[in-house]
Amino acid sequence: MTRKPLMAGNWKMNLTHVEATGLVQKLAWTLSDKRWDPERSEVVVLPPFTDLRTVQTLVEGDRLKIGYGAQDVSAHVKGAYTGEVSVEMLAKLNCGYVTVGHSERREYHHESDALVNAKTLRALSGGVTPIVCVGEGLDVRQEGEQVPHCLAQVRAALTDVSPEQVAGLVIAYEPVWAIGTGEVATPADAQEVCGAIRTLIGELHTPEAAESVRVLYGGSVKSGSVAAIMAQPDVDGCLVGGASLQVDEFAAIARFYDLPAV
Ligand SMILES: O=C(CO)COP(=O)(O)O
Repeated sequence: MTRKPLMAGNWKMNLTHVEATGLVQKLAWTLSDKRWDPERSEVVVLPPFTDLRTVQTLVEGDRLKIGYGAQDVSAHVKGAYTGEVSVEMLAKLNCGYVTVGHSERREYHHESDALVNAKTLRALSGGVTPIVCVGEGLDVRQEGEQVPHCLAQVRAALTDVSPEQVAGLVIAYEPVWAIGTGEVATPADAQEVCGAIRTLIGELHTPEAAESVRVLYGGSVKSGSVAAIMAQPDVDGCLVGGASLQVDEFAAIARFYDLPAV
């Protein structure tokens, strides 16, 4: 079974809906100018909630071959939860994906493993594919405990998720020390944890789920580092932060298959 590489751009809290229009139009133009092949990589943008309607209008109106999604979803269905956004609201905007458990949400909003699990289940129940984020901080890495740390996060996030659902979802390994620091993990670092995640899925769920689940790497990915990371057998794509706001960089990352793996 071949897993289609996924390049997802997490815009974080950047770009008004006016700026989003410019970026998406320029991205679409650049991808087509550079002859990006949508069969060889799936490209997704993850804008702030306030940009989603705008991005939907552009993607659907111009039949762009890129996908889009959100950066968070409520664990609740609907009702008196001020500031929250439900999976039904995302599904109505045709969002394909939503990140859950990003380290910035875990750190700044105190999201627990249990909440990440509840959000994962809620996203799945609403038909939006979760991109479940895990990753260790610098202290854990320095102790050499990154694999057990990340596997515990995966295990917790996927509690009560069926093997069929696991097969379709996306897990992103994002070491906290590599996010926004310019310090990208080595390809071997990325492979170590991404491979361990796939092995765990095989043990917890089914061999088919392990074969199908896509495992991404995230943390300071740039066009100069993406090809070597993508050459690793268990890395199926990248979750890109800062570089996804630079059209030429992100378009080059989308075309990682044409870049030298140095
Ligand atoms: O957190 C990230 C994507 O979700 C990674 O961000 P950077 O690519 O800016 O390091």
